[in-house]
Amino acid sequence: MTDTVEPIKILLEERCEYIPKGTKPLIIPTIESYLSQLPGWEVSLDYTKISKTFEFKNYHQTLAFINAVAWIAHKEDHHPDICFGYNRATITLTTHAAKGITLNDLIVAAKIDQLLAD
Ligand SMILES: C[C@H](O)[C@H](O)[C@H]1CNC2=NC(N)=NC(=O)C2=N1
Repeated sequence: MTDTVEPIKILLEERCEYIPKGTKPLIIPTIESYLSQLPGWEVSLDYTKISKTFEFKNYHQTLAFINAVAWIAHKEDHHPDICFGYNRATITLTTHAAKGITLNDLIVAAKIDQLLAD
């Protein structure tokens, strides 16, 4: 049996959904295809998480960004790991219940990128 190829969705139009334990993560070609919509996001070697580092002018701007990310996480009920310092923040996304990457990770990544869009 072959995996069904899902049509690629417009991430900013989607909302995160509850993922039951045991759900299959996205397959590699699907992840790669979505990542082409998400400049700067990198996938881990084992294809289980995506991450991106954002740079800022100072601590104040870094913290403002993190607070905005926290708001997206709250609204979507999907919560990235955030590692930050004075002028940078690294965001990492994975879906625990799927032990890999799901659409939820990509939706949150797209919404985070949108915070900094002109
Ligand atoms: C029930 C609730 O949706 C789940 O526990 C969510 C909460 N936030 C989450 N955040 C992330 N990054 N991965 C998850 O698998 C996850 N699960």
